[in-house]
Amino acid sequence: MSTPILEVDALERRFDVSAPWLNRLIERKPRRSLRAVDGIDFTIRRGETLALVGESGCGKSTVARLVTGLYPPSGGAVRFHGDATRMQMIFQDPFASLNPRWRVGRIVAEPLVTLRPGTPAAQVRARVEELLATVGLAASDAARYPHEFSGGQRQRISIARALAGEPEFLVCDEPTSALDVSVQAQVLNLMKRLQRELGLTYLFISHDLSVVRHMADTIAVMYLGRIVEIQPTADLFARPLHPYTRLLLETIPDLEAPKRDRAPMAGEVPSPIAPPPGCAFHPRCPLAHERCRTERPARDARLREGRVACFAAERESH
Ligand SMILES: Nc1ncnc2c1ncn2[C@@H]1O[C@H](COP(=O)(O)OP(=O)(O)OP(=O)(O)O)[C@@H](O)[C@H]1O
Repeated sequence: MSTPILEVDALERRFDVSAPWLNRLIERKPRRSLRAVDGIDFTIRRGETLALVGESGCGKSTVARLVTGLYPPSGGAVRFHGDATRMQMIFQDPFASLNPRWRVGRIVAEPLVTLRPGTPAAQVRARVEELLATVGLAASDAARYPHEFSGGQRQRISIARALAGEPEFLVCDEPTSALDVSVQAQVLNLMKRLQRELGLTYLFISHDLSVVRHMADTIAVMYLGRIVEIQPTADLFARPLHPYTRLLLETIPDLEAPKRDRAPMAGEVPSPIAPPPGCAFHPRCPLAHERCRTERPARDARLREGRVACFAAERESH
C-alpha cells in the first residue's frame, strides 16, 4: 500500500451567519454560527481517488476549500505530505474559472510560467501544445478564446491548465456536473487516464454516486457536515451500511431499466444552523429509533472498522 499524501483530522469549519451587528442590537438576536464541516476524518493515499458524495449543502465544497487552504479551519487539521505548490483545483464551471479575455494558450501557460519563471517563450509554447494534445485538443486551439469551445472542451482546457502546474494532487469539485452524460464520460475517462499515466492523486467531489463509481477507490458519504459512511467503492456498492447511502443508491438512474420510476428521496436536508439533535439524519431515516433522536452516532473503529456512523447499522451487525 502506498503512503498517505493527505490526512484530514477532526476538521471543522463554522461560518458566522449572524445578522449585521446593528440589527442584532435592535432585535436582541444572538450570534449564529453554521457548522458547514463538523469534524471529519479521512486519508488519501498517493495515486488514489477519494470521492466525497452528498446532497447540495452538505459541506463538500467547504472541505475542498479547506484542503486547498482557501479557508482556514475552525478546528482540526489538514496534513498534506506532498509539495503544496503542486496542488491544483478543477471546478464545476470551467467558463467561470477561465479568463474570457485570454487566449487558451495564455490560460494554459500561466501556471507553467508561475512555476518556472524565465522559461524561454519557445519552450512554453511547445509545452502548451503538448498539454493541449494530452487532453485531446489541437495545437491551433491555443489561439482561440474560451467562449469558442463547448462545455466539455472547456473542461479539457481547465485540465490542461491544471497539468501545466505539474500537480501531484488535484481537487476536483463537481468537474463534470455541468456536462451532458456522454461528454461527462469522456472527461471522466480522460481524468482516469491522466491519473494512471502521471500518478496523480484526486479528491473528487460529486453529488452523484454513479459518477464516482468508476473513478473512486474510496467513497465518503457526507450528510450535514459529517461523514456518515466511508468504504472502498466496491464494498459501498455491494453492501451500503448507512440508511442515507442506501437512499442515495436508490435514486441513481438505472441504465438497464430507464423507464422505471425512482422514488424521490423523502424529506429535505435540515439546516446546518439548527441541526436536529441526535443523528442529523433521523428525521428522514426509515430505521430511526429512540436513541437516534437523542444521541449522535460516531464512526467507531470497533464497529465495522469505523466505516459507518449509525446505530441501526450497529444493531444489524449483531
Ligand atoms: N462563506 C459562507 N458563509 C456562510 N455559509 C456558508 C459559506 N459557504 C458555505 N456555507 C454554508 O455551508 C454549508 C455547506 O456548503 P457547501 O457549499 O460546502 O456544500 P456543498 O455540499 O458543496 O453544496 P453544493 O453542492 O451546493 O455546493 C451550506 O449550508 C452553505 O450554505
